Amino acid sequence: MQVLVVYESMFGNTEMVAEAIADGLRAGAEVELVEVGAAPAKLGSALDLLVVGGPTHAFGMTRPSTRTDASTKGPVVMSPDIGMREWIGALADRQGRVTTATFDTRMIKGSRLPGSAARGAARLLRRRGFPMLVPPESFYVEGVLGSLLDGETGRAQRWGKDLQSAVSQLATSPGKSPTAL
Ligand SMILES: Cc1cc2nc3c(=O)[nH]c(=O)nc-3n(C[C@H](O)[C@H](O)[C@H](O)COP(=O)(O)O)c2cc1C
Repeated sequence: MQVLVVYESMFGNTEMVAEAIADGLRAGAEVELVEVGAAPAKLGSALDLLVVGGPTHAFGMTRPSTRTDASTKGPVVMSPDIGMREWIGALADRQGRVTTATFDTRMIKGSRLPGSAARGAARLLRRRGFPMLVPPESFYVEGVLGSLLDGETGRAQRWGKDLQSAVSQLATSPGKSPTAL
């Protein structure tokens, strides 16, 4: 099973989540983990699962303006030039058997703010013909710069393991199709 995990991260929190997801997936898959600026423009024909994730900015996926705003709030460690919105936008429509899953990081301050980059990414991918294996998932940070709430990397690892099991089940039950969200 081949999996590509593409992540975007301003301050490093989504990167940590992506690494944990990749760890979970590695239980039964060959996993490539890449930052969105280095992600391939074309997906390999043997790819089984594409996992895409990034931070939630202004209730959705980042934009050039929100990334510029982020750079005024703290040291940006990566992804200043391209985000998952631009990367997905430049992808060719789905080919082959690849299915997808999306995740994001979001803030939790008393109550959960609405809006999710993962839901936005899922909508964009669906428009390009990519089916979703599971609903979009969010992982939580304490504030704009982080850090991740206790237990979130463990939850991300388990989510990765569950994704791997779900793809395996698809392969053994060809009649079962991924969810159309
Ligand atoms: C410009 C900007 C806008 C943001 N808007 C939201 C938002 O609408 N909802 C939310 O939950 N978090 C919001 N956040 C917090 C980010 O989700 C948080 O910085 C991110 O999860 C950290 O991940 P990273 O270290 O990978 O960039 C915003 C952060 C920035 C810098």
